[in-house]
Amino acid sequence: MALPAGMSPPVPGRAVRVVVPASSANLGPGFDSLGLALGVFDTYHAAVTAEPGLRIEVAGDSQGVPLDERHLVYATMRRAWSELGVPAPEGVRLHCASTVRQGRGMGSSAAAIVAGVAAAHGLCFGAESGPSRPEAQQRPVEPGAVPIHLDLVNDLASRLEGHPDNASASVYGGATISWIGDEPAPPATSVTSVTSATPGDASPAESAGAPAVSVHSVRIPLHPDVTPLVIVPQVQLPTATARAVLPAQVPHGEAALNSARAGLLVLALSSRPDLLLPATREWLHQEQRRSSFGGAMELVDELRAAGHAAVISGAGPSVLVLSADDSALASVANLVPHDWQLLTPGIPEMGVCVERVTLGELPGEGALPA
Ligand SMILES: Nc1ncnc2c1ncn2[C@@H]1O[C@H](COP(=O)(O)OP(=O)(O)O)[C@@H](O)[C@H]1O
Ligand SMILES: N[C@@H](CCOP(=O)(O)O)C(=O)O
Repeated sequence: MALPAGMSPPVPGRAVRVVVPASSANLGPGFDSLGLALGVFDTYHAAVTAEPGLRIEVAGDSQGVPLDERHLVYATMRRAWSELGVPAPEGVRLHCASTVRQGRGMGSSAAAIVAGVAAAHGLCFGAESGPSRPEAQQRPVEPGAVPIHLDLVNDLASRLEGHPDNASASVYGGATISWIGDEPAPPATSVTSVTSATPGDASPAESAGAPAVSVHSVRIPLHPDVTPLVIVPQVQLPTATARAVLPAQVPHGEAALNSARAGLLVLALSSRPDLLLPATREWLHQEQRRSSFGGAMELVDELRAAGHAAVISGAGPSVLVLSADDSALASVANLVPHDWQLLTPGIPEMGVCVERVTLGELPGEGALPA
C-alpha cells in the first residue's frame, strides 16, 4: 500500500499517546456486526527511540501477556507498518496502562489491536505533517491530535481481530454496525498466536486519496436514554474457545427470525428503546454457547424474565443489559450474583484518540501516566 498523504516512515523522536475504549459486541442478534463502545479505557504510549531494541512496560499487572515481540499491541504495530510498506523502527518503547478486563467479552483484544494500528499509524505523522486534517480524523480534533485515518485503522484492526463488531466500536465510539464490502478482501490474518463516520453520519467517510477498505462501519445514532449495564464474572472465556463451539450452519428459518430482530434492534437503539427487549432476542450464538458461559445464560434468562434487555456481552461470559429506564439499575443490581461485578460504564462518544507527545512525556518505568 502506498503511504497515504501526510504520512511518512516513523523516525526516532516521535511519540504518541493512544486512548481506546472497550466494547460490547453482538448486542444479541447483531452477531459479528453490531458493537457498542464502553467507557472503560486502555492508555498506551508508544515512541520511536534512537536506541535500538524493544522495551515494553506494563503499569500494574501484566496479566500474563508476553512483554516481547509477541505482545499483541506491538505485534499489531509491526503488522500495521508492514501493511503501510514502511520498515518497522529499530527502537520502540511501549508503555501500557490497561483497565479493560481480558477474556470477559468486553473486547480487550480488539481494543489492544485498535491501539496497535492507531499507534503505528500515529507514529507515521510528524509535527511536519502540519495541522490536523479533520476530514481524515472524521471528527473534531483537538490541538495535538494526530490525524490518523479512522477507516484505515478500522479496516486493518477488524481484519486482524477476525470480526469487525468490537474493533469498529473501539475505533468510532458510540454504537456501530459493520459489514464486509463486496470488493475482494485482503487476507484476514491474525497478528499473533496470543489471541486467535462520523457520529450520526450514515455514510462511510471517504477522504481524498484514502486507499479502499474492505470492512465498512457506520455509527448508529443512539437514543439518549439507552444505557449499558455490564455484569462481569470472575472467570474468563477466551473468544477463540467460544467461537469454536459455533455450528457451521444455521437453519434458514432461524436466520430469518434473527434478521428481523437485528433490524428491529437498530430501530430500538436509535428511536424506540421501548422495543429493546424483543429486539435483543437472537438465534445465532447464545444458546449454542450456553454450556461454555458458566452461569451467564441463566443470568440472561433471569434478567429477561424480569423484563430487562439482557444479552451475553460479546463472546461472554459477561452479561450486558441495555436499559432505557433509570429504575433498571436497582432492579438489575438485585439479580447480580455474588462475586460478579456490576459496571455502569456509559457509552463514549469518541473512539480511539491519538495525540502527539514528546519523549519526555512518556511515563517512567512502572509508573502510571499522568
Ligand atoms: N492490553 C492487552 N495487551 C496485550 N494483550 C492483550 C491485551 N488485551 C487483551 N490481550 C490479549 O487478548 C486476550 C483476550 O482476548 P479475547 O479472548 O478475545 O477476549 P476479550 O473478550 O477480552 O477480547 C488476552 O488473553 C491477551 O492475550
Ligand atoms: N462477535 C464476536 C464477539 C467477540 O467479542 P469479545 O468481546 O468476546 O472478544 C463473537 O461473538 O465471537
